[in-house]
Formats: sequence, C-alpha cells, structure tokens
Amino acid sequence: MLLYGASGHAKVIISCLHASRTSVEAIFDDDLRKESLLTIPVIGPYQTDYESNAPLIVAVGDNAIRHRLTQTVRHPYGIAIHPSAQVDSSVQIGAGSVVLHGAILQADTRIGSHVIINTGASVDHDCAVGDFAHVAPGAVLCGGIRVETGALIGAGAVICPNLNIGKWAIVGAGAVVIRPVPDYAVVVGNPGRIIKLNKTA
Ligand SMILES: CC(=O)SCCNC(=O)CCNC(=O)[C@H](O)C(C)(C)COP(=O)(O)OP(=O)(O)OC[C@H]1O[C@@H](n2cnc3c(N)ncnc32)[C@H](O)[C@@H]1OP(=O)(O)O
Repeated sequence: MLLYGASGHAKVIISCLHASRTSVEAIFDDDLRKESLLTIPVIGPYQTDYESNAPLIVAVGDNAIRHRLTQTVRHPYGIAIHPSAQVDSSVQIGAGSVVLHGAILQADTRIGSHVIINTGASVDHDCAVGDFAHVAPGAVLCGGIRVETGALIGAGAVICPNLNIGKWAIVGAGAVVIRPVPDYAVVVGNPGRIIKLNKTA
C-alpha cells in the first residue's frame, strides 16, 4: 500500500494495515522535513508517475483536505479494514476508505469512497455514509441514517434513527442529534442545536 499524508491518522492506518498483514511501501507528504513515519520512508510530495503496483490511501483526517488531495491522485485506491472491525457481509465499502480498530458496520450499510470509520465507531443497519465523510471514534449511527458527502460525525456523538446529516455538516463531539442536520450546519450538545455554518468546506 502507499499512503498520502504522514500524519497521526496515517499511524493508525499503518497499524490497521499491519494487523491485516499488508505492508506500507512509502508515504507521500508535502512537508519536506518529514523523512519517516513508524520506520516507513516519507518520500516527499505526491508523484503521479511514481512507479508502483501498490494501491494508495489518502491518510488525512480533515475531510476537505482529503477531498482536495484525491483530485491529484492517479494511482488506484486501496481499502483498509482492521481485523477487529465487525463488518456484515452485506456492507459495501468504497475505494480509499478505512474501517479502523473495533468499528462495527451492520447489515445493508453503504460506505462511500475516502470515508473514515474511526476507532470503535458503530454504524447500524441500512445507513449510507457519503464520500469523504468521517465517523469519529466512538460515534454511534443508529439505523437508517444518511450521512452526506464530507460530513464529520464527532467523537462519541449519537445520531438517532432515520435522520439525514447534510453535506459538509459537522456534528460536535458528544452531541445527541434528534433532528435532521442541514448542509454545512455545525451542531453541538444534547439535544443537538445548530451554532454556525462550516465555512471551511
Ligand atoms: C482520532 C481523532 O482524533 S478523530 C477527531 C474527531 N474530531 C472530533 O470529534 C472533533 C469534533 N469537533 C468539535 O466538537 C468542535 O468543538 C466543533 C467543530 C463542534 C466546534 O469547534 P469550533 O468551530 O472551533 O468552535 P468553538 O470551539 O469556537 O466553540 C463554539 C461554541 O460551541 C461550544 N462547543 C464546541 N464544541 C462543542 C461540543 N462538542 N459540545 C458542546 N459544545 C461545544 C463551545 O463551548 C462554544 O460555546 P460558546 O460560544 O458558548 O463559548
């Protein structure tokens, strides 16, 4: 596998890949000061002509930056699923996505491309998680939820059943969402309330 982004998130993806006996050949990163990450060489900015048969994962936690970087990549994308994750056989997972340690994906859920299902997150039956979304550590999506493109569900948040979380919305850490969340809304608290719009997307 190749990674793009030598970040803390990359360390977790490396751990995930090593646990499933997949080696990481090299890591691209725009920061020229970085030379290695967990003994894996960091080889500078992404090169479209870098010769390798290995697939690539963009290992950047920020959804908007991950989205931007994928516009430049020409290598095929890989998927990383930690062996401790419980993924129902009916679940579909798109290219470039990662399902990290202890996450649970229940029946008939669809995960888009370049999605992060982070440590211990739970995504129940019949959910749809859009491209470039991030379900952060310990977050809980009840059944039938639709998370649109680029949305962040913060650590430990709970989303009640059958709700829609709009594109590039942010649900704050620990929030309890009981109503649909509009596009770009930033929602915090219990019950979740909109405090502003996400202008970084
Ligand atoms: C492995 C990993 O680390 S994965 C990382 C996953 N990341 C996360 O889970 C982080 C999610 N992010 C958050 O919860 C953030 O606090 C955000 C995005 C909701 C808000 O961040 P900012 O835009 O910087 O807002 P800011 O910190 O200025 O807070 C604005 C107001 O909301 C409140 N607030 C912010 N976050 C929360 C929260 N999670 N719950 C309740 N209130 C909150 C603040 O107290 C503040 O209130 P005030 O205006 O009365 O003082």
